[in-house]
Amino acid sequence: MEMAEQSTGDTMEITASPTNEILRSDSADPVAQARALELRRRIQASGYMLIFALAITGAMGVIALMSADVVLSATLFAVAGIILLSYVGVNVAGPSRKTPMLVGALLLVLFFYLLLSGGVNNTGLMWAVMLVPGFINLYGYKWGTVTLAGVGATTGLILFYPDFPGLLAEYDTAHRARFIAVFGALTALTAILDSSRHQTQQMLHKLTAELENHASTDALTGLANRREAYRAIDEMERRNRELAGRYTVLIGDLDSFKAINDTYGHCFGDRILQDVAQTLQDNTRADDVVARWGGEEFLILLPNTDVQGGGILAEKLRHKVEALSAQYEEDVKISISFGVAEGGSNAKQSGQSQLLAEADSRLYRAKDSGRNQVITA
Ligand SMILES: Nc1nc2c(ncn2[C@@H]2O[C@H](COP(=O)(O)OP(=O)(O)OP(=O)(O)O)[C@@H](O)[C@H]2O)c(=O)[nH]1
Repeated sequence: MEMAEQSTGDTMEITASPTNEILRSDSADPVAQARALELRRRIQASGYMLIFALAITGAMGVIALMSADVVLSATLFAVAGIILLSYVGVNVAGPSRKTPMLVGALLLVLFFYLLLSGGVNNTGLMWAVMLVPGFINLYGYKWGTVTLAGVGATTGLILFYPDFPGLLAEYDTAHRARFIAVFGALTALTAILDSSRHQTQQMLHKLTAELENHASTDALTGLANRREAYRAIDEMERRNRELAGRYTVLIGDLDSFKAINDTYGHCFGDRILQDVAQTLQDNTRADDVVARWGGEEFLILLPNTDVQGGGILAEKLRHKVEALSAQYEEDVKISISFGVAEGGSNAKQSGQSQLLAEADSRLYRAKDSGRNQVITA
């Protein structure tokens, strides 16, 4: 297990997760996908910044060489070499959550060197403006602003402390004061822009999660809907193909529900559907998927279960649903019929539609044989 940083846009939350899990966007959860995308964006930004820093340092090295400033040119080429090695290292090792940290540290070292030495033609201070979009991009607006405030304060100290040790460059007072003002304003503006981008992104995450929830949930019962049930069966089929496992599907249909609706009204029918849904949910395991398959039909997907196990559960559920009748003032008789079929490597049929057709035909045999029963073969 590796400590993973879950990017939330402005902070990096540290949680335990398998290596690079957060970087994968093949998760079905759209919010996880968006987070993985955000982290990938930051890692990508780190790569661009390394290329940019390499180009600037190399170009300054060449200019220093042409001006016969051998020490400055050698230092800049050495820094360019380190940046190049980091870039190659990052690409060879693959994307890592530590990349933004490494790039940030390199940029800081480069900047403070340029600030103190003056760089080429005393332009060292100017490069600080590049740190602003860079750090906000790398660390998000909160930690980016905190880091930039630290950089600004340290730079201010170096510039205004009388005879700061190591400061070889000479910047006039107006230049220093303008720098502090521009750096502060640029940091504030970039942070505000990134914070509104972050808020929009958070809103999109929330809306996406809500939409995903609406698209996969049945409004009346709160169970998974038919679309979600299909997705769950597909997923189960895929997993069982890999693991050569087995699973079972129950299709349950309330008996003579039309008569209940006709006698007691649609609202009462809805209440029964909700209570049956709750009963099915309460009497199955957390791994099982209980879905509303259609009007008064339910589908239950049981992982790692054979048809005998599925039959036993269906019997238990049938009893529980029957027992619901006693809880209403109305003299109503509720019952459910089940068709049970096994999928996976041992199954006779192959494919989702055949499995469902088998469960369905058994359900209809249960109906034809008098209802309120379970058929498994
Ligand atoms: N109250 C309510 N009724 C629904 C809902 N969805 C489907 N129904 C009703 O469920 C009834 C199903 O009737 P049928 O398909 O004839 O089946 P049945 O009366 O249960 O008879 P068997 O299945 O043969 O036992 C219909 O009257 C539908 O209107 C719903 O969301 N709420």
